[in-house]
Amino acid sequence: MAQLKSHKIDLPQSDIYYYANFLTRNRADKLMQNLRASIAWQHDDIRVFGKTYPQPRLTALYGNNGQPYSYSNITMNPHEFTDELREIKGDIEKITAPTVFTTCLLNLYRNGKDSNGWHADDEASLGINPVIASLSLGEERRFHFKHKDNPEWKHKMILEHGSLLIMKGSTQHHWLHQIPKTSREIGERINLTFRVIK
Ligand SMILES: O=C(O)CCC(=O)C(=O)O
Ligand SMILES: [Fe+2]
Repeated sequence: MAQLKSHKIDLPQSDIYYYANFLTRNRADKLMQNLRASIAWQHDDIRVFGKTYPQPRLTALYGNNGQPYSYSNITMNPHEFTDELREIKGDIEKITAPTVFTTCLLNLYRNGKDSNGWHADDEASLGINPVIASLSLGEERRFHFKHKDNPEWKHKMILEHGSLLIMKGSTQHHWLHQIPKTSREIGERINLTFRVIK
């Protein structure tokens, strides 16, 4: 593999790293195509303040220990990892060692109207100080951080095709993140977040 450059995102009470060129262009293109066609994408409803809405993106859960994942009133049951997901997981674990992931939550943003609202990945099933590795494919999208207590602390970045973002340490304890909607005419983006679910 080519020499991997990482960039530490300089925010207090966090531990976040960005690898712009984690995948070669060619591999990222192929992975985008394959995952678009082969993943069992589902469209769930979410409940917000007692009302039901279609989630503003498609999702899928894959894993190797049968553990379901629950968030925002949704419980997802995992499909067994595909060979392709197992391979990419192995490549990410070369960076995150000794962390070995059990589960991958995939998101498909169909266009600029699809989004992922402010949240922290702080479910009890992820344990304290979870390591979350987030791979981006396809259309670039903006990614925002805001601190839970200090409204002056925020950060905006762009998640590029083939990039990897790693959030670990106390990041989920202190920070929220989102993928905002955009009015730009854009195509699809696939995001994979590898997690450890006990
Ligand atoms: O699409 C992204 O880059 C973020 C996804 C995310 O935050 C999540 O699935 O928890
Ligand atoms: Fe998240």
